[in-house]
Amino acid sequence: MATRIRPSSKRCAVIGGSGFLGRHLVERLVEKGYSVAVFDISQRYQVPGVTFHQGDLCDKQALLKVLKDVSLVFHCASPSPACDDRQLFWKVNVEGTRTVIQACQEAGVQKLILTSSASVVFEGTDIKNGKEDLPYAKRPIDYYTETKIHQEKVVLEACSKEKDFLTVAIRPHGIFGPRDPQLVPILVDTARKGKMKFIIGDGTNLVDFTYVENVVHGHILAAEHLKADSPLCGKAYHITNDEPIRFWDFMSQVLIGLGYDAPRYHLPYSLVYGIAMLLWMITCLLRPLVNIKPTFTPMRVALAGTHHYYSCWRAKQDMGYQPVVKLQEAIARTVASYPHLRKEELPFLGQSEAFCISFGCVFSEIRVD
Ligand SMILES: NC(=O)C1=CN([C@@H]2O[C@H](COP(=O)(O)OP(=O)(O)OC[C@H]3O[C@@H](n4cnc5c(N)ncnc54)[C@H](O)[C@@H]3O)[C@@H](O)[C@H]2O)C=CC1
Ligand SMILES: CC(C)=CCC[C@@H](C)[C@H]1CC[C@H]2C3=C(CC[C@]12C)[C@@]1(C)CCC(=O)C[C@@H]1CC3
Repeated sequence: MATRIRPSSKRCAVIGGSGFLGRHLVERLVEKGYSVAVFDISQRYQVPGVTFHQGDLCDKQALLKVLKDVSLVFHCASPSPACDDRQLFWKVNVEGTRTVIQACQEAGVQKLILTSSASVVFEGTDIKNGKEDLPYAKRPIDYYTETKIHQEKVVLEACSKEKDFLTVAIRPHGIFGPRDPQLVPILVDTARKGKMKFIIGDGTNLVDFTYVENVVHGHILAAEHLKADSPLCGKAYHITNDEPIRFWDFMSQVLIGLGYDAPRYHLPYSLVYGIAMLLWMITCLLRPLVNIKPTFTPMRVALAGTHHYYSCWRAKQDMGYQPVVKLQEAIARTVASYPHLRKEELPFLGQSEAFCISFGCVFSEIRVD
C-alpha cells in the first residue's frame, strides 16, 4: 500500500484569500513563514511567495489541484451579505462548503478552519455576553445568516479524528479595518446621502466590532492549537475585540474621524424595523422586474438597534487568545486608512434643512441598481 507523504504543516491554502479578511490573513501567514496558496473566484492583488489559483469553490477538481500538497486550509469565502441572493448563498456557503470538505478529505488535508459568524445565533433580539452554547437562530433574519448556520454545522460535523481530518469554526463579529469593502464604505455612502442623521432606538445598545488583525490572530491560533487531543476539535469559537461599544458611538467615532457629522436624532426601533421589513418584502416582490437594494435592511436595523456582544472566554481558555490591537487604536488605524472617503467640504446647510432632507431620504429614497 502506498503511504501518503504528509505536506509540511506550514503549507496552507486560503479559500477566499482575495477578500478583505482573506488578504489580511494571507499577509500575516506569510510574515509567520507559512507557504500560502490562495484560491478565489477573483485575484485582486499579488504578494511575493503567494500562489494564486482562480476558481469557484463549488468546483471540486479545481480545488483538488490546489489542495493536493497542503495540510491546512482556511475557508473564508462567502458571497457578500449585501447581495441577498438566496440561491447563491446556498450554492456557495452550503453546497460549496460540502465540496470543500470532500476535496480536503480526498487531498489528505488535516485541518480545516472555517470563518463562520457570531450572527449564527442572532435572531434580532438582545444578546449580552453570548457564549458559544447559545442555540443557532431558529428564525435567522436573512438568507446569509441562514446559510452560515448550515455551513458551520456541516464543517463541525465533518471533524473526525479517525479520518485524520480536524475542523474548527471561528465566529467573528463586525469585522472592520483597512480595505474593508463593507462597514466603512456603506456607512460613508449612507452619510453622504444624508441618511446617517438618525439613531435607531435609544442609542445605548452595546455591540462587538472586531479589528481585522484580531480576527486573523484568532484564526492562526486556532490552526496552531487544533490537534487530535485538543478541545478545539469540532467546536466554534467567538473572536471579538473583547471591548463591547455602543453601536452608535462606534459609528459616530468613524464618521467624525472622516469629517462627517454624528447621528443625533432618535427614531423608535420598532418603527424603523417595521418599515425595513415592509421595504424588503416589496423588493422581493419586485425582484423579477428590478433589483432594488434598500440601505436599511431588516438585518442592518436589527444590528443597529439591539445589544449583541459575545464572550470570547472559550478562545482565551483553549487557545490563549487575547486581542492584539485595542479598539481605540483599531478605530484610529481604520479611519486613517480611508483618506479617499473623507468628507469634501460642501456649502453650509442649516440644521432644520438638513433634518428635513435626511428624514425624507431615509424613508423615500430607494436605490435601483
Ligand atoms: N465582514 C464581516 O463583518 C464578517 C465576515 N464574516 C465572514 O468572514 C468571511 C470573509 O468575509 P469578508 O472578508 O468580509 O468578505 P469578502 O467579500 O471581502 O471576501 C470573500 C471572498 O470570497 C470570495 N468568494 C466568494 N464566492 C466564492 C466562490 N464561489 N469561490 C471562491 N471564492 C469565492 C470572494 O471573491 C471574496 O474574495 C466570510 O465567510 C464572512 O461570512 C463573519 C463575520 C463578520
Ligand atoms: C445602520 C447602517 C446602515 C449602518 C452602516 C454600517 C453597517 C453597514 C454595518 C454595521 C454592522 C455591520 C455588520 C455586518 C455588515 C455591515 C454592518 C451591517 C455583518 C452582517 C457582516 C457579516 C456577518 O457575518 C455579521 C456582520 C455583523 C455586523
